Amino acid sequence: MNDMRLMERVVDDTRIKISAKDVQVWYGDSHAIKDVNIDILDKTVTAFIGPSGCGKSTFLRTLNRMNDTIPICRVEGEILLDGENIYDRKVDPVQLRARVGMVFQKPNPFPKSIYDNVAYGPRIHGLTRNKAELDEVVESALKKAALWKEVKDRLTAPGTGLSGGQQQRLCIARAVATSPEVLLMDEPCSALDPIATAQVEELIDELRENFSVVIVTHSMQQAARVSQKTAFFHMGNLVEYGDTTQIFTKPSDPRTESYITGRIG
Ligand SMILES: Nc1ncnc2c1ncn2[C@@H]1O[C@H](COP(=O)(O)OP(=O)(O)OP(=O)(O)O)[C@@H](O)[C@H]1O
Repeated sequence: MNDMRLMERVVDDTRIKISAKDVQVWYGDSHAIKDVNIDILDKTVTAFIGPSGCGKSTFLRTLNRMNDTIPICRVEGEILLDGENIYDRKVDPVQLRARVGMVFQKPNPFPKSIYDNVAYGPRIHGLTRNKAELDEVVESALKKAALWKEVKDRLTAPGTGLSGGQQQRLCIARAVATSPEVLLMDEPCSALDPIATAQVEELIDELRENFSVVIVTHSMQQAARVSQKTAFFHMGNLVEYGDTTQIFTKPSDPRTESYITGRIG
């Protein structure tokens, strides 16, 4: 291994943002996630791939305690965010979700104006002191989500009146407005056409300058395009995790190979 590769690896090891330790998830008696251990890096896009029902979304939701909202769901193990267990009793899930934001499969803007959609998080978390500061946060979030130019003259129009791709970028703006450290994306492009998908993928690449991004995707091409790390799940197990190029060119587990070559899925 040359010096540069060695250096990258050392840097990587110091950039752990989330560390999952022995994570198990049950829905009632059904064991959906089995003993998952993974270190997710800061300022990196990590893709979760695997066949339908393997637990990608379930595991993603453990990372900001979104599973708390499902009564039959039980999570065991630890999820450390910068070393602190997010399942600790003293952690407020609402505050946590400002640090670990989420974008869903289907764009889900609130029935409010474009401005109010983005201002929602900063308002409920009291992140700004006055209207001028809030205006700045809204503008900056819309710029990060590559939507500012398209909406700057109609900030008071309803968010639901935008196109599907614009709505998804609005939801991304809403998520980044609280300056989260991690952004979770559950199949963010599945409801979008190819042009809007390309825009969101480009955006994901830009977001990793500031955030750790974790994306669940059914599209292996998308995982290969946007991520630097890939985790392959199968029947609730994390089968393989590594550099995206390695997972797609030299997987070490036969189940990963079967999936990426289209034999299972
Ligand atoms: N709310 C729920 N209640 C009960 N079981 C659930 C719930 N959500 C998911 N499951 C079950 O947990 C397992 C994992 O589902 P999950 O949605 O996490 O998989 P996935 O890999 O994201 O699937 P897909 O790619 O189809 O979205 C499946 O067996 C699913 O039926």
